[in-house]
Amino acid sequence: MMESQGLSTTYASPTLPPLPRQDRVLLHKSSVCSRTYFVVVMVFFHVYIINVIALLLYVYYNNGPGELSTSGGDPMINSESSAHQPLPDPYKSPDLGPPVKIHLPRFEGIRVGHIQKISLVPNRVHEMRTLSLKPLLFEIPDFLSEEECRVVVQLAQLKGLTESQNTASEAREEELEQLDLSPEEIFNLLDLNQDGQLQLQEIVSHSHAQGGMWLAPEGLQEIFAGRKANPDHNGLLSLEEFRRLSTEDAWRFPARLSVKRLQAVQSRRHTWLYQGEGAHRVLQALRSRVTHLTQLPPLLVDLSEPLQVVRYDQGGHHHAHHDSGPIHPETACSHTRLAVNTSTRYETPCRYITVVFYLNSVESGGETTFPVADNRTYEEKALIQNGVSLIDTQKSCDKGNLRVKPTQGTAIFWYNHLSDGKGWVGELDEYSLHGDCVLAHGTKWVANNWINIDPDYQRQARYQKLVAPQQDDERDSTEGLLFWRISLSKFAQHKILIK
Ligand SMILES: O=C(O)CCC(=O)C(=O)O
Ligand SMILES: [Fe+2]
Repeated sequence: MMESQGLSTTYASPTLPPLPRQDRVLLHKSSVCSRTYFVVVMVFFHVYIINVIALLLYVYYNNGPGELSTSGGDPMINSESSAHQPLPDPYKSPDLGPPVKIHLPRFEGIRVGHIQKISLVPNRVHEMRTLSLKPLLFEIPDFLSEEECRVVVQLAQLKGLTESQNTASEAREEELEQLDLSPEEIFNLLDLNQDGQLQLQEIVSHSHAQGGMWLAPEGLQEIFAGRKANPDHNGLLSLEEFRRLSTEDAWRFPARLSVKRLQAVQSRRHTWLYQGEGAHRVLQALRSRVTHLTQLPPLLVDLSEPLQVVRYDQGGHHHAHHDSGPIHPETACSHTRLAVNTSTRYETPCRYITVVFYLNSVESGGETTFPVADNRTYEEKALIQNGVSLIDTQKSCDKGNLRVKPTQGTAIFWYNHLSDGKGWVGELDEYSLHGDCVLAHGTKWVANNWINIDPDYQRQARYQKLVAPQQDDERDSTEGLLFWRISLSKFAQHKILIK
């Protein structure tokens, strides 16, 4: 008590008698403390400042400068106010010249449940609700009228629907034939955690990386047991056991398993409807509405795949998949590959955006599922839960994070790719994994509009340059229209092969 009084009066009045020795010691201690305190505070302050700068840089480079900007009428910031603003359209000119870096508009989700007002057609405002942030997924009720839904279904029926099949497995088998690797090398590649054992999940996870074909975990168990490669049935395969597979020429393991793969689609039929000039007014109107919705340059939307109309019958489903593919130097986009004459080994559909239209309401089942939406992390291994894969919509639709019930006229749309941080298309968003739950009864009609953009800007530009003049110069001539239709139907054929 006395000490504290002494201290406080010392600071208050320098005319007081000198402090007793012990107080001076205390004062000395206290000043040492203050210095330490000061140093600690300064260190924390600097660390804090560095953290803030690092965070800002991270956000800037992750989202792209366009998304940080709040000025300049960036159409993605506030769709309510900007829906009718003229967009900078670098695609107007087919000759894109040197890459003038354009920023593709990209909505912000803000938070799940957030509603943005958007203007798609004159004298009408639509509400767009954020369903998830990973992937960036939105729902727009009443995107189509009842009449429009009916017309699209009828046009599809008139054209005729074909069975959606898996044709990828034979191609995959052929590819693996050409892989000249020893059993040890294959084992090493499959052994992700490098513990010298192949866990069931490692093989399952490997199998997930193969063009939309998924391996059923129980199928794997069967193979282990059936081939007696894993006599102790512990679900682990040692190199020795793996070699034993190789002696019976079974070490081309993944290819051999194709018979055990899940059938990616079932009871699903589809057709493609051209939406360009000369198409039915409803189809043209839909395309223009999608352009307004995505706020992308119109020509980019026009050059994308035609509308895919899909019919599911009772029991129909579609296992979880990505609509687009990962970016890889050895992979080319299906849509630009035709034009840029690349010699890459693999081909993938490059679909920046998916828009799904529900053409009828479904009573039971048939939901679109996003099994890992808004998960904290994405891990292939986490897709297997208690031996059942979240990919398998026949078995685990109820375990997914998010399901959208088909309601007539509603559209949902999401970004399959992240931004590259510079305003162009970046990596595949793994969280965009989605599928269809089993349709309990009745029929489900949906339509897909995919917006194709090559993540390689130069390739997209070259493709544009090659294709767009035909459209501009010859739009009115029969020949031009024919060319246009042929090039679009080539896409369609690709998709039929891929699907
Ligand atoms: O039918 C749906 O709900 C989604 C369709 C889909 O994912 C697809 O066809 O790729
Ligand atoms: Fe899909």
